[in-house]
Amino acid sequence: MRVALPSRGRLRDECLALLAHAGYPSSVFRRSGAWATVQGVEFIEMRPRDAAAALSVGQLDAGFLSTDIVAEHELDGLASTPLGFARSTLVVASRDDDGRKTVADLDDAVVATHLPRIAEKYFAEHHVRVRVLEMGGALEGVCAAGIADAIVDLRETGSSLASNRLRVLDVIRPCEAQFVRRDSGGLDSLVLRVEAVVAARRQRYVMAHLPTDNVDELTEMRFGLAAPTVLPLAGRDDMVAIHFVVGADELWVRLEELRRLGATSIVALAPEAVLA
Ligand SMILES: Nc1ncnc2c1ncn2[C@@H]1O[C@H](COP(=O)(O)OP(=O)(O)OP(=O)(O)O)[C@@H](O)[C@H]1O
Ligand SMILES: O=P(O)(O)OC[C@H]1O[C@H](OP(=O)(O)OP(=O)(O)O)[C@H](O)[C@@H]1O
Repeated sequence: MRVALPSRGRLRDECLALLAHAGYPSSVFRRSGAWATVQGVEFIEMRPRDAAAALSVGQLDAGFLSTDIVAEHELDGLASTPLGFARSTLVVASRDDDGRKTVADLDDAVVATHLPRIAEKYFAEHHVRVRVLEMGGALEGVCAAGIADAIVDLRETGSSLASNRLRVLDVIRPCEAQFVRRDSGGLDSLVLRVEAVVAARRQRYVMAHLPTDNVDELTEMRFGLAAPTVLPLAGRDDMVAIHFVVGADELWVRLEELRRLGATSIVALAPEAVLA
């Protein structure tokens, strides 16, 4: 089983942290061109774009890529786990002083991008005729220099667009890191671990003491993976211990609800792994 790992760039550090968390120690990874076999999986360090190309011709079994690179190499049909980091938005942008209001105003325009296939497809779907200019390097300044009329690029904070006096004409899609693989049983263990770590990052484990009379009310609230666990407290009839898992994004609302139910000794922890 051969799996590509980013040898550099924005995806690398978080992918290594994810793998370390999943029990594949990052100390064995040495950057570009290196490979290491860990627990039966051969990890090969390469540029994500090259990994996508190799995956598309069947020379790899899996790779840590991103939504945009997956779409550019038409790998959308493969099994994929969104990883929740390297989040950005793929946008069409043009100069903020060019008078254009929508993508329809780009008819006959030149559009520079690192992602030519996505751009061609997008404009064909929108029935806008453009010439797509594939760029390998930075897109900064190409519109100001008159080399292109617009760009298709990723936006995270928006500071690159702002500093180049560009504004968004349309949003194409949200993007994030993804673990993409061909159907193959040999990766079951890696897939299970990666998904357990990603799920764990989105959840919190909560423990508390609750007045016994309020357990029914807690159960009716139906939060967590399943029904909350209710355990006796030594020498107490009036209180029980409760344990449950809740989405990280709703943690604070749930803790406030718990408090209103009379809960005390509330402890919330980040789990290491969640396999529902
Ligand atoms: N500003 C950003 N914020 C968040 N994610 C980003 C940002 N820029 C890029 N990404 C994501 O990280 C992925 C890898 O980007 P990176 O810049 O490391 O490589 P690249 O430019 O595609 O590769 P190379 O430099 O080897 O051509 C992108 O495909 C994208 O999904
Ligand atoms: O909205 P922002 O936070 O400014 O991020 C967006 C920028 O980040 C990426 O480039 P990167 O910085 O990786 O450099 P690159 O152009 O060399 O890929 C992307 O291509 C944008 O230019």
